[in-house]
Amino acid sequence: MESESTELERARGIDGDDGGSDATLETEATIETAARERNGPALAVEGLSKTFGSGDEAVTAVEDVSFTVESGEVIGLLGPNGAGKTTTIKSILGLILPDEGAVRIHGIDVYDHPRAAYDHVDAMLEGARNDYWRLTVRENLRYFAAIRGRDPDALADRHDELLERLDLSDRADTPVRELSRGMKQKVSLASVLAGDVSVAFLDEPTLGLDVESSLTLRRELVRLADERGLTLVVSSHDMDVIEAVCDRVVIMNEGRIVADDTVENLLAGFETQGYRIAVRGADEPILADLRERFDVTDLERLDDDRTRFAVAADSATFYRLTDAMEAHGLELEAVETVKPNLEDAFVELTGGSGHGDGGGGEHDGGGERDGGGGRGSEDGILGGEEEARGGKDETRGSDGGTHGGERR
Ligand SMILES: Nc1ncnc2c1ncn2[C@@H]1O[C@H](COP(=O)(O)OP(=O)(O)OP(=O)(O)O)[C@@H](O)[C@H]1O
Repeated sequence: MESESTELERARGIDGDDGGSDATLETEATIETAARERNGPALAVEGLSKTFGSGDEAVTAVEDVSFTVESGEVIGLLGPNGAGKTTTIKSILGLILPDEGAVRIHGIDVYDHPRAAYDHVDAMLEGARNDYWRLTVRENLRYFAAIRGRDPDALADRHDELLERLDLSDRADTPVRELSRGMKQKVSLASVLAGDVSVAFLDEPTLGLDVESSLTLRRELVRLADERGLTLVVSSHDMDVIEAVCDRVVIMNEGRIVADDTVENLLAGFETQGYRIAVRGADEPILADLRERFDVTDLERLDDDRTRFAVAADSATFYRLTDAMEAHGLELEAVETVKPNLEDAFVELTGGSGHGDGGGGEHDGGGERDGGGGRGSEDGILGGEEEARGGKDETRGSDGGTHGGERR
């Protein structure tokens, strides 16, 4: 089996084995210049479909998925487990060959011209090995710039700036293996951005970070997008991160896009909102009646007489609730409106099946990067040492169709 990272590097032409003759390079450069001049979106996905297996075993992972991302835009790609996010991202990155559809980066078809298309793209994928732990932080940045074909010396100032922004400057000369998990996560991000790419895919970028580091990273991602026109596709189970960082979210469910809108619009389109209510005089039978008739949660006895609860209700329902409370002789002590958040919108749009990338064990594994997982040792391109970039799931890598690599 060939590792996914090998495939990606090959798609990018990093191994120098994709026919990169001078003539080809010239053509690719021309393609890129022409495409950029057209000023199209940074990323365009059109009609992407992928079914794994066949017959009774067939699983349609992605069905007719289309979306675009403009330069400098930050979008969140969300969905419950199995929604098709990974398949979509891997198809965009050339790690999976879709059955149908087209992907263009800065107007360049990724399957027709992988070298030119992927020249300015990088990814921090879940569970992937993004850093060499034996190298220092700065050496990692230089290394990843070099394997993208950039001159690390020419990018030295840029690297300094990245380290500064991510609060890593004082660790620049520390081997990555000596850093905390949160810092390693920041180094991974810095490494992805070290080659001065214009489009980056970030899976759980704040995973393992303490609150302060997470806030720094959110702020810097937004700044990088604003100031440098960096285009980001972010996947995270943490809706606060998505809300803080993303201009827009694309929500997938069962292989299809169920929402593609700004966070603001998604929340505005939400009819149901919530209230937090405190009342006096509610006994158990009254509370049972309210619970039966309304969507009451978080019920809490404050003392013998006072009760607080939350209720999901649009305004009409809220008035019915107040009528019911009055009929029960309850005294309304306090009412507070609870605004719907992205989490609420997500649950409603995806049928409440819980969000994807669900943190937990799967991701914890991603933190144990040193010590050579399967992919790194197979890879070879990155020195066969301890880490290599790649996709998240070796088992999927064995899928014949996925890695056929028969790109045109
Ligand atoms: N190589 C494969 N072979 C068979 N089925 C697959 C393969 N890869 C993905 N699938 C299936 O395709 C569907 C979409 O999976 P995908 O990993 O893209 O979803 P996801 O949204 O990334 O989920 P998660 O959040 O769990 O990673 C799932 O039903 C999954 O089991």
